[in-house]
Amino acid sequence: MMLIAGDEMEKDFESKMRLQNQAASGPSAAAVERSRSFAFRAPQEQFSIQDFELGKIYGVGSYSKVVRAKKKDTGKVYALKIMDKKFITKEKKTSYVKLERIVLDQLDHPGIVRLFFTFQDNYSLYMALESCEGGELFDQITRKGRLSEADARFYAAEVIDALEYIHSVGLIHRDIKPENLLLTSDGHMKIADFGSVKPMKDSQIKLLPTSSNEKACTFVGTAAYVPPEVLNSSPATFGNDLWALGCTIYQMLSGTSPFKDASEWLIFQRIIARDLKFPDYFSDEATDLIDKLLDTDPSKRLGAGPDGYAALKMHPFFQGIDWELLREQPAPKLALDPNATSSSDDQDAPWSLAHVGDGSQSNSGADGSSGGTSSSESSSLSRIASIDSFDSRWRDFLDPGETVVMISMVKKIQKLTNKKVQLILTDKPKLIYVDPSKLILKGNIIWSDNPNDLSIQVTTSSSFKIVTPKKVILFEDAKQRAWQWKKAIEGLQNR
Ligand SMILES: Nc1ncnc2c1ncn2[C@@H]1O[C@H](COP(=O)(O)OP(=O)(O)OP(=O)(O)O)[C@@H](O)[C@H]1O
Repeated sequence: MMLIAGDEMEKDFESKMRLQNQAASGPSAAAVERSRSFAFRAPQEQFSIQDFELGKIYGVGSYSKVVRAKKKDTGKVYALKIMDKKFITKEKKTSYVKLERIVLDQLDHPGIVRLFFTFQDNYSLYMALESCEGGELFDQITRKGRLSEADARFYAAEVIDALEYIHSVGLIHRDIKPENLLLTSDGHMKIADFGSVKPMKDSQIKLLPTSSNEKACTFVGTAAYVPPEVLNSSPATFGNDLWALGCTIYQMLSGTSPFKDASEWLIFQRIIARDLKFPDYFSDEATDLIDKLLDTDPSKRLGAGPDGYAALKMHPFFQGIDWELLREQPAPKLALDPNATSSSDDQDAPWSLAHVGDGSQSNSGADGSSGGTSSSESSSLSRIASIDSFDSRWRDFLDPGETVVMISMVKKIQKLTNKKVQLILTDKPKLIYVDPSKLILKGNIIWSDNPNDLSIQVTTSSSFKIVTPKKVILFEDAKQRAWQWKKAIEGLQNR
């Protein structure tokens, strides 16, 4: 049986958990509290990917894919976060994965995405998360252009309610932004993505011995939402999240982040200079709230002072909010994806599983090796990516057996007009873009493994150029995945 680094990672994880338990069994009250349990609330199950019917892709992160998955026996729907073990090890993301797993396991709040269980196979780690069918707040802002103050107030209140809890257990999230604020089908907010979380010294959250140190000096977060003190290498504080909250409220009300600019460097200059302008249509209350959250002194930000969250919740912008009954209130109406197919079967359509996980469906050998499929030979990149092929909208653009490595809705920037296109990279390799509403092929970028004939230049975290001898095409990925596109294309050129 092939033993890959990811298995070592999981074993290492388990042995450290045991170590932690033993170390925690001393006489002090805190130790007793720690030793009482280190059984995960979300258990490590013996499931396999074949136990699930996979549906649409919810999203792609820098080291994972999140897919809608219905457990066949119970009919329960999860958001299955699938991480390729080899990729995680190669990209040195193990500490992020471990931290997210252990932190999510212990968090218990209606405003935080719940982790139900985990499992693994030879190639992948799987986290079964609470499914947020309403998608990202980011998409709501994009679809609506900007949100009304009433809607922004409600979402901001739900984020504050969850942030108060996160801070009360001694954690700083460090990546609050509209892409990480997910909505349930009834429109309520859940904070997701705990891979960048920073536990404070007195955090109530139990950790692995190395988790916090490994990441102590790492720059995390997203350029547009980073507070000025982080750019000056000051230690992380709860104020980091309050700054990001201010940026997020600004973005909800205006449609763009407050320090948006053409490059990361320019964004950082604007943050440091606090170059902040409020649109005329912001109410005085909204302007005042954002102004107080975007204080350059982290300890003076509203919510960080001696009155803590009470001061934030009492701000006039939140007048009329019933903080106790937030989750019982009707949430803002969701704007639906105009490009989504209307039928609900698309969400539940069973996928072929030949290329997912260890691909062993019914013909796997006793040693766990797969028989009959190409998955045992295929690269880990295409294995995890293959799940995209079954998003039925794009199936017509693929040959049988061809799988998608990366896919994004991007803007193709042209002189006169910008066009929204679905950019698709497959394992063939093939690089095409498709008109998402008419579902017709708009372009095929001729593939070459030679970077002189095909290269990708990242200009900012959200824009990149695909350069061939014949033409240069400029794309904008609003979700800031320019570097991921570069990596994916170069990964296939060097396969
Ligand atoms: N529980 C969930 N329900 C529905 N969609 C989800 C869920 N969790 C994540 N997603 C979607 O999947 C995308 C990728 O999530 P993931 O947590 O892997 O990456 P990320 O943290 O957003 O990206 P990165 O790791 O690069 O910061 C998210 O942006 C979101 O759109």
